Formats: sequence, structure tokens, C-alpha cells
Amino acid sequence: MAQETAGTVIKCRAAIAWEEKKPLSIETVEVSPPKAGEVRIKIVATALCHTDEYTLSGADPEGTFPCILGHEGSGVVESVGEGVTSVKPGDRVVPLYIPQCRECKFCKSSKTNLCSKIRTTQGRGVMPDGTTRFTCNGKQIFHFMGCSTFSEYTVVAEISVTKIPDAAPFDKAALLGCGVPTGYGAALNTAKVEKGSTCAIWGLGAVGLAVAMGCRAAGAKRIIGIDLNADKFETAKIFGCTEFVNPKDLNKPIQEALVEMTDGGLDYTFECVGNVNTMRAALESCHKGWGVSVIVGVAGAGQEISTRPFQLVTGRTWKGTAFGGWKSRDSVPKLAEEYLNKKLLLDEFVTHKKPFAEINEAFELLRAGKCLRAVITY
Ligand SMILES: NC(=O)C1=CN([C@@H]2O[C@H](COP(=O)(O)OP(=O)(O)OC[C@H]3O[C@@H](n4cnc5c(N)ncnc54)[C@H](O)[C@@H]3O)[C@@H](O)[C@H]2O)C=CC1
Ligand SMILES: N[C@@H](CCC(=O)N[C@@H](CSC=O)C(=O)NCC(=O)O)C(=O)O
Ligand SMILES: [Zn+2]
Ligand SMILES: [Zn+2]
Repeated sequence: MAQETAGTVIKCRAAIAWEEKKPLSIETVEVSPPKAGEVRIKIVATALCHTDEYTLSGADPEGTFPCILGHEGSGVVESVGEGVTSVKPGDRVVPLYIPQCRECKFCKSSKTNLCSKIRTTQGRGVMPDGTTRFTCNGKQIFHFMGCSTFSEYTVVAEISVTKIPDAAPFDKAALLGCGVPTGYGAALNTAKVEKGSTCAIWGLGAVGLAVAMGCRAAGAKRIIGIDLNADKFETAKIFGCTEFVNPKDLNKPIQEALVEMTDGGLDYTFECVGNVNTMRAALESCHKGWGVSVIVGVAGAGQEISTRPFQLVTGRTWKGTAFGGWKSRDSVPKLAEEYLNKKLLLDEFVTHKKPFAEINEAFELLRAGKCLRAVITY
């Protein structure tokens, strides 16, 4: 499908983060055509992930301003650069912050999803050739996580985009860009939760609840949800949590309470907050000899984890996950099929829908713990 706009600079609305800790500013930006190996996408829907807030808060050592945040989106390919073969104009797609080039040593290994082909430039907020495709009033605007979905049009590398079925609705498919695959894959791919096991999850936002969904799919018998906000508990049952602990209700360290509740500790624990204290608690709540703790949450610049090495000597394993371990271009279309076949929940994560003009209100909802995913439509 030929687009009249192909090869031209597109002017459109985007939410610019001019500097950290400031509200986003909706501006007209110029989006350059895709260069060789790049794809320009008309974004239809985007959700907010806590990582957008993390970078906006100034805690991200890679935060590069001014930039266009957003990495959970869906849209339609508007045009493609020279040599692009895997998608074409008109395709329904999801941008991917972990690409899959299928050539690098990470892609060739079955042990990881961390394609590193463009990781360095992506971390600097630029396209693989070192330049950006966004300007605003003549000023260069940086990309974010290789996606920048808080713009009506964005440009991504071909290896950072995947086609999804036309039947997948944009507002739900946007969630396949980050939080849901991350949590679901943390349980299924990273921890490899087994039938009959006991699991505990710190942080019952979208990521933590997607972990619960993965633990349930794997047949876990107990899924303990942990959050400081008791309002999260009722909804968490929909995703598979079987019981709850609010650390505020305890008069002892949570690891002690959980070890007592579970006859020696949990088989699998997941940290989905981004707090180094809860990371330690999650590790130390694991069962001696075999417990596995997975760090999913992203902690701020300068933060470090600690525990007594004896915790590891005595058989606990500390792991981490990025995008749930999914090889992104191969897996996201399959996850979209799982959604269409009613195996994977997505609708239940969308607690709010907002027009683009209200993106700062959506950030407020996220900060206040009032939403799982707020979806913005353009
Ligand atoms: N590793 C990865 O690939 C990914 C990591 N993330 C990270 O996962 C984390 C969660 O993301 P979202 O679910 O979007 O965030 P969210 O803000 O929706 O949820 C966080 C939850 O943690 C709870 N919480 C805060 N402090 C707590 C504490 N001390 N103890 C227990 N619960 C506490 C909050 O009440 C909230 O329910 C963030 O750190 C985010 O950056 C997100 C996506 C991908
Ligand atoms: N930029 C941060 C690290 C942020 C981070 O850990 N990102 C996760 C995804 S979070 C999504 O919402 C990730 O996949 N990391 C892998 C990667 O290669 O970035 C910092 O520098 O600390
Ligand atoms: Zn995210
Ligand atoms: Zn690769």
C-alpha cells in the first residue's frame, strides 16, 4: 500500500520530555522518513509503563533529554526504508525495545533474548546511524528505548518491530510491547515455574500481575501477592494470586513471615517494584536448597543489591529478566495469538483509556498507584 507521506517529513503531535521531573509537553514535531533498515510507524495506541516514569523521574542513568518517551505501543507501518523486507506499509505492528537481529551472538544463543546489535546507540537515544529522526522547532529530540511511542509517528529499526495479526485490537496489542510479556515470561521463561510450586510476587502493578498470570499458567499451587497498597489485592485475584501479604501489617521482617507461612520458604519469588530492599526480601524468602528469585523491577541509578552470600551458598539462586526472556520478533506475534485464543489476558490490564492530550493525567494515575495500564489513543 503506497502512502502519500512516504519519503516526506511528517509533522505531527508528540509528547516531549524536555527535562527530567517536568510534565510532558505536547508539541508539533517533524518526523524524518525512515533511512535504510528503518520503519516509520503511525502509532495508534500507547500505554504507560513504570519505566517511562522512572526515566522521567531522573533515576535512569541512560535518560537523555529532550526525548520522546513511551515503549508500549501499537500502530501501522506508514513507510519503510531501503532494504526493509520483514514489514510493509499497512502492516499492524508492535515496536520492540529489545530487538531481534537474528545475527548477533545473543540472538544466536538460546540462552538469552538480549540482542545487542543496536543496544549502544539505543541507550544514547539515537538511531543506529547515530542521528535522530525527531526535531521540534529546529531542535534535535532524542529517541527512547528505540521506540518513542508517545508520538503520532515514530521511526524504529526494522529489527525493533514485529507484525501482529490484524484481528489484534490496537489498544490491547500495545500492552504486548512491555509489561505483560515481561511478567508472563519472567514466570515461564526465566524462573520456569513448575506445577505445584509456591510463588510470591512483590508489586502488584501490571508487571507483577502478569507474573501471577504466568505462575497460574504453569500450575503453581500458591501465588502470594505482596503490595503496600491493599487496593491492589481484589483485582490481583483475577490474574491468579491466591493470597496476599501487606508488609505494613507485619511486625516482623517479611522474609521471616513468608518462610513461616510456606514451611521453609518459596520455590519462586519475583520482585516487580524496583526497590533494592524488596529485592533482598524476595531472595531471602526463597526456600533453602532450591528457591529462585527473579529481579524484574528496575532500580534507580546508584542503587545496589546486597544479601549475605550464605543465602546463595545454601542453594538460593538470584536471577533477572528483561522483557521476560522472550525473543521479541518471534514471540510477540505468538503472544498476540494467545490473546486472541483467550489464553493470555490483556483486556483486564487496561484500567484507563485517555486521549493523547491527557497523557500527564495518565502519569499521575500511574504514580498514585491507581492504574494498571492507562492506554492513550491518538
Ligand atoms: N525487567 C523488565 O524487562 C521490566 C521491568 N519493569 C519494571 O517493573 C517494575 C514494575 O512496573 P509496573 O508494574 O509498570 O509498575 P507499577 O507502578 O504499576 O506497579 C508497582 C507496584 O509496586 C507496589 N509497591 C511499591 N513499593 C512497594 C514495596 N515496597 N513493597 C511492595 N509493593 C510495593 C506499588 O504499590 C505498585 O502496585 C518497575 O520497576 C518497572 O520499571 C517494567 C517492565 C519491564
Ligand atoms: N536504562 C536503565 C535500565 C533500564 C532497564 O533495565 N530496562 C529493562 C527494560 S524496562 C522496561 O520497561 C531492560 O530490558 N533492560 C535491558 C537493556 O538492555 O536495557 C539503566 O541504565 O539502568
Ligand atoms: Zn516497560
Ligand atoms: Zn541480535
